[in-house]
Amino acid sequence: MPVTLRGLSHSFPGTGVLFRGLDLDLRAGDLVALTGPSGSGKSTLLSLIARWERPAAGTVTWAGVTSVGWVFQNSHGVARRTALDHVTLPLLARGAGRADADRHALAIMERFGLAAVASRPFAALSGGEAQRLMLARAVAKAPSLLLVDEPTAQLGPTAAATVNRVLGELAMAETIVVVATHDADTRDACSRVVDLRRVPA
Ligand SMILES: Nc1ncnc2c1ncn2[C@@H]1O[C@H](COP(=O)(O)OP(=O)(O)OP(=O)(O)O)[C@@H](O)[C@H]1O
Repeated sequence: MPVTLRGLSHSFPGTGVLFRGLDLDLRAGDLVALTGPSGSGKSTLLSLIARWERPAAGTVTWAGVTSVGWVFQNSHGVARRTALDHVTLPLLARGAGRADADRHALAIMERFGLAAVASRPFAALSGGEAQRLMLARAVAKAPSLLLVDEPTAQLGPTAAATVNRVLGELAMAETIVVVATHDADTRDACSRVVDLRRVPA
């Protein structure tokens, strides 16, 4: 299930060219970091890959992509629902029975170091726990394409370290994962790096 970018260029009024002639091949199983200075176009490139935004020039082609997931900088959850509910819900939506969904959700949460907080309400989670829960929920959704925007930007160093520790776990056989980041540790958790400062502008 590849995503293919060819000759991609983009600008907004007032930004000048953010990137020009970008070619990129993304395959299922990839865990790709997008790096570059603030304003270099990392979030914009995520939107282009998601086909939310149309490129000024070039093409974004999807082959077999059926679902797209996003994890944003800010964690959004339902305050009174348990952490476990947040991961179980997408499994129920995909057709699992309640017991299977809970079991599978707990297994995912264990991978993300969240088993101990599974029964805690979302509102009682720390920033790092909530951000890891968003990643665990995204894994439960098993999208074809998962876009993650600055997962450690709002976190202190300890919480960021725990998020970076589990980011490598995001690589999934059936999913392309693209992570926009400033954080060198997040970059190092990914298996490929696309540095927008090196794309000729
Ligand atoms: N919808 C828009 N209209 C006009 N300008 C925009 C729009 N979206 C982004 N920009 C501008 O495009 C440039 C790239 O923004 P983008 O958010 O993609 O950069 P980034 O590399 O993700 O930055 P940061 O690391 O600070 O999040 C910025 O100058 C931004 O102000």
